[in-house]
Amino acid sequence: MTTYAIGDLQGCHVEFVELLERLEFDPRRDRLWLAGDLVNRGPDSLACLREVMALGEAATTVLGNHDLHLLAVARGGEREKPGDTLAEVLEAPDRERLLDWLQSRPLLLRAAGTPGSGETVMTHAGLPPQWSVARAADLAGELAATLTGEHAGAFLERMYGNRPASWRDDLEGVDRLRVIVNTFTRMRFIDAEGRLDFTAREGLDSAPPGFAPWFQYPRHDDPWLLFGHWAALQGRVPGSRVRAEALDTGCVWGGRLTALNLANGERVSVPSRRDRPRSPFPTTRSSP
Ligand SMILES: Nc1ncnc2c1ncn2[C@@H]1O[C@H](COP(=O)(O)OP(=O)(O)OP(=O)(O)OP(=O)(O)OC[C@H]2O[C@@H](n3cnc4c(N)ncnc43)[C@H](O)[C@@H]2O)[C@@H](O)[C@H]1O
Repeated sequence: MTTYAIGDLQGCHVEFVELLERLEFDPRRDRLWLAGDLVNRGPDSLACLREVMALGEAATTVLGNHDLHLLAVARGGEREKPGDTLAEVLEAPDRERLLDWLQSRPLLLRAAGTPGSGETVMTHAGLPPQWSVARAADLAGELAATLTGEHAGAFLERMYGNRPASWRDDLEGVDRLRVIVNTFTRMRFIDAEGRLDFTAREGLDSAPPGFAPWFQYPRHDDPWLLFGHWAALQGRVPGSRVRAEALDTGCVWGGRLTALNLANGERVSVPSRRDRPRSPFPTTRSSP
């Protein structure tokens, strides 16, 4: 059995199928960990959802900010935004089944490491240094319980927002859940106190003064951290002080879709198959 971690699909279904073929992925034998953001901005969100769901136990995904955006639009009264490509999901005959499935996905995946190495942990955006893996798993569980509980709709209506910008143990209610959501699904740059920045979304040189990528802060433990979300990193983690793997190589932006073999650390990627005139970015990372 081989387990592969794959970055943000964002509706890139053709590339997803091509990548699985390149991997010779066999759902009877192999496993997939997906970094979330299965949907939006790309052309085939509906096909991506159906494909991953159909893989059953062979595939598991964490929730990303675009997945939560879909849920907020469908079930939280949020409006679609310019550039969203969620309509085909929202109008699909099997929409409720797909949304129920998506809403019950976790925020964090973890697996025991090999002897002598730490755990493997996946979240959509990363893991901040102030949260141990155990703490993060508890907080992810709180959010998952809310999303699958009777107050899920009320939470989705109030999920959006950038405040509070940092975690405190005594946060309660929607403030607490919002920091958990924003940390697991939107984090990029943080400051030394763990405050989240929501203004910068491009490369490392877009860091606001006093902020650095979350992976440039040291941790007390040593998990192998798998994350997506940050396409401008192009699969790299410059200056990282933790063991981290950036998996979003910007397929939806005209880059590539990448899989990481968790047994040997090898990456395989396929190029984006669409012309995306909106994408002004170089795609420097090549397939091994
Ligand atoms: N509690 C909550 N509060 C508020 N919102 C919530 C929420 N929960 C969920 N949401 C949702 O999350 C969104 C806000 O999250 P953000 O994380 O602030 O939004 P984003 O930048 O649009 O994220 P995205 O996931 O698209 O990032 P990507 O790297 O692909 O793309 C980012 C940028 O990278 C650039 N880029 C891509 N490839 C690049 C490259 N190779 N080089 C340089 N830049 C590149 C692109 O131009 C793009 O602008 C909201 O719009 C909402 O939908």
